[in-house]
Amino acid sequence: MQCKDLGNLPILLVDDEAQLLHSASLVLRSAGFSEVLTLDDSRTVLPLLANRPIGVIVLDLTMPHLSGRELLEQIAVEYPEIPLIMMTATNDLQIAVACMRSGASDYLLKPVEQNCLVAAVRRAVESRVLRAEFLSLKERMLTNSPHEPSAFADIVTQSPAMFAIFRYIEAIAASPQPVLISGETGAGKELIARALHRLSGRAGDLVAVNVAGLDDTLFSDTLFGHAKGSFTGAERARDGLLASTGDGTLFLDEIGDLSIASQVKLLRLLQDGSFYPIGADRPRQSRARIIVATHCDVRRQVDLGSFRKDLYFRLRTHHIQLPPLRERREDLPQLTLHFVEKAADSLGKPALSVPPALFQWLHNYAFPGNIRELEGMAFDAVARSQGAVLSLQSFKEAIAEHMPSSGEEDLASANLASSGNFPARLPTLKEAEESLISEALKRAQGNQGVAAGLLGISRQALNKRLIRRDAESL
Ligand SMILES: Nc1ncnc2c1ncn2[C@@H]1O[C@H](COP(=O)(O)OP(=O)(O)OP(=O)(O)O)[C@@H](O)[C@H]1O
Repeated sequence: MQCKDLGNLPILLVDDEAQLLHSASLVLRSAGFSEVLTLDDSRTVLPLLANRPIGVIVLDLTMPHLSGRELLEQIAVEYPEIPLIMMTATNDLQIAVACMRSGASDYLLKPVEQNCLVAAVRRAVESRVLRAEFLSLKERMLTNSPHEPSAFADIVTQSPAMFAIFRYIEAIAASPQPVLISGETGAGKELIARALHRLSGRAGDLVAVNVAGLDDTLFSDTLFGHAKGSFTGAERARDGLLASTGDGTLFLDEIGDLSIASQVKLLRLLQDGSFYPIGADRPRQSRARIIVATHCDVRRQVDLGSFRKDLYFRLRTHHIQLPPLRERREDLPQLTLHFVEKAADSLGKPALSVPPALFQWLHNYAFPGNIRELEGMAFDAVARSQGAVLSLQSFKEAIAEHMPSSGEEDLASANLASSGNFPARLPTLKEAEESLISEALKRAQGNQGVAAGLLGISRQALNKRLIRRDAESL
């Protein structure tokens, strides 16, 4: 069973008082728990558990035939994964402690207040889902590559950091909990959200909304919709995007720009799935999964008071921190070739060859706009190219704009010299060549064409050196 389905399992109430069973079941159903089972004879609990899965059990302590305490001990041994909430009429600390020691996850005093019952059951469901997710995550993280690479087909990468993110995504994909994706602009946050949605197996689509610049009214209207006549011009009721998302995923981009009033509404939605269309006096329920993204440092915004702490902690139940392109430079050659090919294709141009010197320049550039910036440069370069070789003009201009003092040809050597990182004994030229070639091949994942590009020599020249090296080592 997937982790998200654990949250939909029935809640079982066991008590010998029929009236209590009836009212507690009504309370839980109106709080959104769709399936609530009741049993007034404790002897029928174990046979039921043997026949169908149960999410959470709420158990009275004092019952005829088989006491709640005896039942608790048996269930805790045979079904340790099911959270048990005990109810008792006596406010006896020792009994409460004994129940918790025997495996109960919570303890409620009768008469049980409606809010306390709902909150305890909700906590128990969440803790069960989170525990299952943790176990699944642990299992996934122990393996190296994604189990379903096709879900990540749009994401070009050979970075170990990105592969670790893929494995994390696979572990949390089925969870109903929110996900926070942070990373610099253009780093690929939306692509990650789409892969997450694809793997979640959810029935609906991913609906993306950029919330930057939406004031609270526009935010509410866009997401929650409005009732007829709720404001001037609202001649008809309108469903918001949440309603049309259904069981799918709602992707809220630029969440760091959300107003405080909208943050309160988002928190309510995340806590119990409820929302109010503008002008409506009854809440509606949503089943959508929420993924949010931001390029801001939300932790810092919390410290500055512009982002609610409770919302931040709720959002970061699952957190993906996407590294900027300059921290995964090993992806540069593959991404560049990918975008050049894509651009040539969409502009109806024949395949272009890429001058090897390009990779060396790119390697020394910081890419403040990340992958989107590289994509833009590649498209512009392809558009400007006249012959069969890629024009480097747009790359030169963009790089020079950000690094005006460095001569284009000397970017790599300027960096090396200014770093002053030479060892006390200078390597011989042969040693330096040897280690440069090994490093280039490593970064290019063994691809000789790409490695030659990184070294600024032709593929044939690299090949000659490799043959000579192999002959010398014989
Ligand atoms: N690893 C990748 N492989 C291929 N294309 C990528 C990759 N990462 C990002 N892109 C492309 O780069 C562009 C920017 O990606 P995306 O919109 O996902 O970034 P973002 O982080 O959501 O940006 P923003 O912060 O501006 O919302 C898109 O065209 C996307 O397809």
